[in-house]
Amino acid sequence: MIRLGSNSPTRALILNNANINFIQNGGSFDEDSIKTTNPKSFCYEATKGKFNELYKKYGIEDMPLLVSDSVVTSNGLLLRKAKDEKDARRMLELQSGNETSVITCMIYKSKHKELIDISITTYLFEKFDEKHIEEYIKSGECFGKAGAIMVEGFCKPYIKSVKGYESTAMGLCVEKLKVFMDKTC
Ligand SMILES: Nc1nc2c(ncn2[C@H]2C[C@H](O)[C@@H](COP(=O)(O)OP(=O)(O)OP(=O)(O)O)O2)c(=O)[nH]1
Repeated sequence: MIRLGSNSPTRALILNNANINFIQNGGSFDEDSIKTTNPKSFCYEATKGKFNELYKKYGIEDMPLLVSDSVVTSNGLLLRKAKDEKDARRMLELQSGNETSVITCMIYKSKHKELIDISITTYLFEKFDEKHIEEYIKSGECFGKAGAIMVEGFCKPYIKSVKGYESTAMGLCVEKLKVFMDKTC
């Protein structure tokens, strides 16, 4: 059993689909406190901030702690979660017909071992259909997701090429997590 230190329904879904037993306790780390706009550094600092908050609160005596953060970068810009419809539209239009990378950092710490991993999945998207963008925004599914994208949903029909795990793009590189958790040492 592990503690998923996250409010994310997607991260819970990823662990459930991987048959990893967990309880979920989200934190309230303020990502706006992070100064850097470098996507990888931001992602690492956000993960570290979430970890420190929840490690202080729960420790790892009774079970390992797992936290994670994901950001998107396209054209060198840092894309976090869309603030409103206008922001979501801006992010989606930037990524339409473009290359975009999802960066996911995770920290897993038990009494015996610790994993700090930064994984990246890069997509080349076809141009998004304008009408589909509006429907997607109206559905509200674009909110609460880094870069306002949903690789297993809205983006799926537009994927021209992909490099990396889909789980990384959804918010938790479960393939690497499982390999690490299965290691005894
Ligand atoms: N379903 C889905 N969710 C995605 C996708 N890409 C990113 N996400 C979600 C995973 C995370 O919940 C969210 C990224 O935001 P954060 O890393 O700040 O996590 P969040 O604030 O949701 O939860 P947490 O900080 O872990 O409590 O976006 C995707 O392609 N599909």
